[in-house]
Amino acid sequence: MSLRAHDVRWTAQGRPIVDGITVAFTPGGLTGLLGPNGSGKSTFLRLLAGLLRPHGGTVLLDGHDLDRLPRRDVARRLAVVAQEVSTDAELTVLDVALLGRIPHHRRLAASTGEDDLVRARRALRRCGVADLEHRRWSTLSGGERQRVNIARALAQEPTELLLDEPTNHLDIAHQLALLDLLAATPVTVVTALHDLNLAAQYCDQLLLLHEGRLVAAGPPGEVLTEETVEHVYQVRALITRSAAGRPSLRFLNRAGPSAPG
Ligand SMILES: Nc1ncnc2c1ncn2[C@@H]1O[C@H](COP(=O)(O)OP(=O)(O)OP(=O)(O)O)[C@@H](O)[C@H]1O
Repeated sequence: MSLRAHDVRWTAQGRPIVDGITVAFTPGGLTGLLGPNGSGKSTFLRLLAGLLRPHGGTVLLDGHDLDRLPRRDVARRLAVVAQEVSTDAELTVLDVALLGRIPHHRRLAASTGEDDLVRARRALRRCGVADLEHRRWSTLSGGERQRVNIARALAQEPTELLLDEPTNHLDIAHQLALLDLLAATPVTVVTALHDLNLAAQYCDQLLLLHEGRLVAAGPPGEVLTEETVEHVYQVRALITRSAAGRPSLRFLNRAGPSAPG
């Protein structure tokens, strides 16, 4: 059953930011959350994570209203990789990965055990940053920070993993490595992405948002059509399909009245 949203709404200053989204996430699947800047992706992720409370509708985790579940249970189940993470600059990379283990401690102040170290180091290895474990956070590059944040979320060993544009700052090789990892993990993953081709190549399911509404949902071949891309992004695209039916997009030019002749 995993994670579901039922008619979820969130409003700011009278403006609907997330406007009645209903969706069920495939357990163990990789769902890409697409849409132009300001379409509501981050807000929807924050609602799914329980970081924002819906103004209408419900987020359900195994059929239970997320709002009514104990925070600690939610913290064990859901891991979040936000766009901007403020982390104490003096922490080492290993310290940051160990933060992911806190929800599993019996007492909040409990000290780190050998088992936590093993799990945190395994997560760092999976993200290709094991050799940085003694480095201070303040000395890392943007891409290294991003991978350490993802390692922190994996060290949490969640059942659902929510990520907001995790490929930001990553070079193409690291983008592919990350998406390989997200596609292979048995965790239910929901990730906001801007690269439509990478989303089409890797995701099992895509959700396309436009002005807070879900305008298309389903396998990449159904969601990414020349019509939906032009409607939502005002960009013309030529779409070809692989033998497996996965779309590949080549962008032509901006559509609409301001497009050059
Ligand atoms: N607390 C708030 N108060 C007012 N407006 C808000 C608030 N939070 C979000 N918004 C607005 O809601 C809209 C959706 O924002 P959100 O960050 O969810 O979009 P996004 O799809 O993640 O965008 P991007 O691709 O640029 O990251 C934006 O217009 C944003 O300015």
